[in-house]
Amino acid sequence: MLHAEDGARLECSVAVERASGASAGHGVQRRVLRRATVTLGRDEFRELVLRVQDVRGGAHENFALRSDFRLFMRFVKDGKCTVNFPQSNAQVLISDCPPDRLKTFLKTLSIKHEASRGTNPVSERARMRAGVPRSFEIISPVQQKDIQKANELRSKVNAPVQVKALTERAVNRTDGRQRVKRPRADGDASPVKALHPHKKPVLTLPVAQKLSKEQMAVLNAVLSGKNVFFTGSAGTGKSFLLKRIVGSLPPKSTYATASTGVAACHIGGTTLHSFAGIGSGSAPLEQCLELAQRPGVLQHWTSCKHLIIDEISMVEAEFFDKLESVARSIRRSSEPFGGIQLIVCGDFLQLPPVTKGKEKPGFCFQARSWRKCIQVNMELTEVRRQTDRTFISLLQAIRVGRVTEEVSARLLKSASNPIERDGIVATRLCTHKDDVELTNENKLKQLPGPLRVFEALDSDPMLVKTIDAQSPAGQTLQLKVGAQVMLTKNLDVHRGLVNGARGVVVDFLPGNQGHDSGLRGDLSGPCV
Ligand SMILES: Nc1ncnc2c1ncn2[C@@H]1O[C@H](COP(=O)(O)OP(=O)(O)OP(=O)(O)O)[C@@H](O)[C@H]1O
Repeated sequence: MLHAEDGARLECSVAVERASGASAGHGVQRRVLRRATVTLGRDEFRELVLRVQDVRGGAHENFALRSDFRLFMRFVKDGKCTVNFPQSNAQVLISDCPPDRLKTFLKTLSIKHEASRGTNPVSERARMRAGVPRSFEIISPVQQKDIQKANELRSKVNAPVQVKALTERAVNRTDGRQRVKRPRADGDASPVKALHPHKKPVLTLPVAQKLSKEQMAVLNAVLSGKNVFFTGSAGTGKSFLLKRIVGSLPPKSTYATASTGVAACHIGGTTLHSFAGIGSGSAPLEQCLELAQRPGVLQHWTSCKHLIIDEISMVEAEFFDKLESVARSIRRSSEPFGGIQLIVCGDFLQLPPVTKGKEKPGFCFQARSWRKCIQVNMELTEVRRQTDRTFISLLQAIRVGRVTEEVSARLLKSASNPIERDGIVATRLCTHKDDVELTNENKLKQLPGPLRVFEALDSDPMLVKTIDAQSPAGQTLQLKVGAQVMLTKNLDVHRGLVNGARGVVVDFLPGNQGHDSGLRGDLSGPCV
């Protein structure tokens, strides 16, 4: 069972629009509430009502949720939705709402609305006659019986229409005209029906996968506004929890980032570098501030209230300190990180920061500003990825560098296990570039079919040497159908085309037809 608070109340931005004339064409009055509560409840006649009120109090507005209201839910994952009330020529536009809360709220609304269909609405006349004092009661939590009732009513709507019988009746008319009576398109109007005109899906209890106790403790610390760092070994659900955290915070002021493109892609965010816009951060502070004030970047810094950073172990200490200074300067605040709430996650026993040259990278927890920025440190201890206890303890031993002979023997035994998905084989990690090249050459030679060679076209011949030295991709690229490939650049994080994304060549197409079609990838669906 859900708690009423979970499904019946939202905190978000609201705009209430009313058509000022009898028809919608006569101009619109708009009232904007930057922080509002939207509550689902029942009035004195037990009818469903949506109540909108400024969080600071003041007058509220009630909207009756009768059968003609419409829900527009296309942008729910961005924390937005519109409820349209044709009878009163009004609509309530909800925005900047934590997406997970909005989903639960709308599910509660759908179930309660469906379950109360069939009860006749009380007319305005009857309301006035009754003389009952106005009241508003927050909706009770969704229960199994609500869902059952809603689904029973839905199954009636889903039942096939007896068109044949009607047709026969029409044919038997005495006037001989073939008029077939059709079921009325608006006969059983329902907002949910409008979204699914053919068949309504079965409603279920709005319960997402449950967080463990320790995951819940982290979420609560985040929701209380604290700057949190949480860690845990591989598979303890750090990214899973981060996604839940992203869904629980207001989208306009929340930025989900990670140190690498692949990690950013997992939580539906961007890289920390692209959020910050200060390049590698190695330039002097003045220069970084200039970079951070460019249009498009400045807005990140000024609108951000909650900054999420995944895979923090790969963020370098000096870069973190630079970000912290930039945040304070740009936001003109002396608070740590300019008052931005930090939600930081990662495992310092996994990958370290990448640095150029020979200097030893500093871990983020060694940054000068780390201690003043992070208020709470938490650890997830329960591994959720595997249930095989032996394998888990083996991984834990490697994590802390205790690789005994027994551990090595067990690992070597698994070396020949086949690992493949959609033709993409497991990535082999090497310690040196030469080994990488040798392995790739050998694998390519083993493949049948002709070899295709692609030469890079460099517009500035003077810079070719530098580009070749800096770029992870060489001047020539040799491929065959069946070759395993990996992207070495973040092309489009949202589509999964990130540094490290894997694929396999399935075909070569001539000219510009080749764009986006010749590779199969494992991160962005069947074709990239
Ligand atoms: N509360 C939960 N309920 C159900 N499944 C969960 C839960 N928490 C985590 N998982 C699952 O456990 C697996 C590992 O989670 P996740 O990838 O978030 O771990 P991680 O700590 O980020 O790992 P890594 O450090 O390797 O990136 C995933 O398949 C995830 O869906």
